[in-house]
Amino acid sequence: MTEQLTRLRDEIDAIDNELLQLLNTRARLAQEIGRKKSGTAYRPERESQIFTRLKQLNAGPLSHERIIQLFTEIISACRALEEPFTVAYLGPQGTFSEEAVTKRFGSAINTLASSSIDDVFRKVESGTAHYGVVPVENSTEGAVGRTMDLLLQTPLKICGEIELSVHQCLMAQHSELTKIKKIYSHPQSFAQCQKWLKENLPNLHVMDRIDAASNADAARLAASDPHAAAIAGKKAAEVFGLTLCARNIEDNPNNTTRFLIIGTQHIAPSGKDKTSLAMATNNRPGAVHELLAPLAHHRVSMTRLESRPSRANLWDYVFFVDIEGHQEDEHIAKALQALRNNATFLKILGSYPAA
Ligand SMILES: C=C(O[C@@H]1C=C(C(=O)O)C=C[C@H]1O)C(=O)O
Repeated sequence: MTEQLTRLRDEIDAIDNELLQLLNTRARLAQEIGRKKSGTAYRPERESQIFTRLKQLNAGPLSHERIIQLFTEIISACRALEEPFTVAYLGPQGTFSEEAVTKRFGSAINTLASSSIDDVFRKVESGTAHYGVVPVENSTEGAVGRTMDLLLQTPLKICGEIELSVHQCLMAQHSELTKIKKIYSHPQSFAQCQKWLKENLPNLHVMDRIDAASNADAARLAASDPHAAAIAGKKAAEVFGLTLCARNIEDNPNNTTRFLIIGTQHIAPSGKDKTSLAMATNNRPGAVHELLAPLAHHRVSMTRLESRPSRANLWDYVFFVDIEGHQEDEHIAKALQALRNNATFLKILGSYPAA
């Protein structure tokens, strides 16, 4: 080893020693905060402010994304010293929902794979889990109806949102594509990877594509068959010990799924928040326009508007509206009061830091 290399490695060792001390000092401070504050350890508004500040300060060469990933793990470890908690998600293990959980909470938490979206809500409502993570919309597939219906009924609040780029990978026991005779995946994932399959595995017939209940299930099936591969997220390859044969094989690289964090906690303003509402009005001409007019009047930006059948009466609709701002912000509070006067029904689903 050259002298120069040794010197550089000595420098890294010295920095690691400093980092080690600083990390433990940070952890002790988090423990002290944990003893002094009342209520739960997890404060998404504070974590969001930390990330915003770090992104402003970061001069590279590490990307903003890497910095956020590293600090998510640091915060996760500090938080766990204050109070360990459990997050339920739409399972099985290895799904994109699990990837979303790790992206936001880091790995120092307990996770609980649940069999359905209903089951995630039930686990949080009964106190079996402190928070739940459920998909709410996908940039190509649209809204997840079951999540929206359950938001109407539940006493739980939306505590946060997570945006996840959905990257599909081809995985198998080995990386020899010529040995692959069949592919397992969820129908939606097959649909998202048509072009890649045609170009890279032209000899595989449509009949060799076998639908699975979830991507994670597809990976589980491929793990027991050397002639099979699966299309799933990279987390599934980790869970089932598979080799990644190809990454990012989706036709649309911007495919994103938005997840919601649900819980019992009221989230304080972070300075960059969203508020989600569900509303209904009379079924007459101009009613929706009138209903939403206070938002324009109070200069509130709407980031999402979605309608769902109300299930109570035929052709009655519930409108799901996301707005920029927190319900405690003055102009939002005024707009909400005006909306309440116009609507036949209004439920504030939660205010939380914008992703
Ligand atoms: C330390 C705190 O508790 C948790 C841990 C945080 C951290 O490690 O920085 C930030 C917010 C909380 O989720 C706090 O509330 O400040």
